[in-house]
Amino acid sequence: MRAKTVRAGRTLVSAQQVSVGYDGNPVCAPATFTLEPGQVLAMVGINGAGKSTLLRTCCGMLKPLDGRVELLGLKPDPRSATQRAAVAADMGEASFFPSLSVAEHLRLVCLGHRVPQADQAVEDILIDLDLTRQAHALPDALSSGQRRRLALAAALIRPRRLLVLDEPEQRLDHTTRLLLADRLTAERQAGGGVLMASHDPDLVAACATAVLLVGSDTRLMSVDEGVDAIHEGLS
Ligand SMILES: Nc1ncnc2c1ncn2[C@@H]1O[C@H](COP(=O)(O)OP(=O)(O)OP(=O)(O)O)[C@@H](O)[C@H]1O
Repeated sequence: MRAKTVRAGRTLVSAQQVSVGYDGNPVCAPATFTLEPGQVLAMVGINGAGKSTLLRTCCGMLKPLDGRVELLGLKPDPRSATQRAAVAADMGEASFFPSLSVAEHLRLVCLGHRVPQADQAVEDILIDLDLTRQAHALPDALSSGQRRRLALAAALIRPRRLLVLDEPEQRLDHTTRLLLADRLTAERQAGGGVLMASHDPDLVAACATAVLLVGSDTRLMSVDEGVDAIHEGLS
């Protein structure tokens, strides 16, 4: 699979002592990290550790309780045109138009993000994510794994500098997980950045460049340490 063109440049995400949570109550210890172009940062941690909350805060869907977070050098704001053009996010809760087919959803994304040669791009991503046979299917005729693949396809078909993925491995079969690992590796090799939460040690080992263990002692670690943390049940 081919990665979309991404411009080299400034820090994609910068978090300094960022505390995240709800109603003023932090859900984990503060996080400090940066994500540069060409890097894949995997957030790992047990259920309820705060990974999704941290991802949402990095995207501006939640305000930090304390500390500072910047996305592309700016305060995160999911409504900003700059952020929407640069950040492709799949937070695992995609919803679909009930009367648009798989291919029509992807064409709509291409239209919204001015993807050139959209028909070819749709054909390519359908092949990449093994959705060709479902191209004309409506969302309610898809399996849960096929819906996940459509959500991933919608993120991968559009131009971007940063991919934000919340447990992208969920509901994917083994072959598609391997393909996802290849795709994320290609993303960083092409100069893109990936910020993701994951429970999958194989995915983290295959494509991450660093790991953030999220929890009562949120801290950066190497990929090997992160994979061990998952196996040891810290994640
Ligand atoms: N909208 C919300 N309002 C209040 N508390 C919330 C909300 N969403 C999540 N939480 C709580 O915040 C904590 C962290 O949840 P979060 O979804 O960030 O964890 P996670 O690390 O992504 O977990 P998992 O691995 O299970 O997906 C949990 O205790 C959860 O119950």
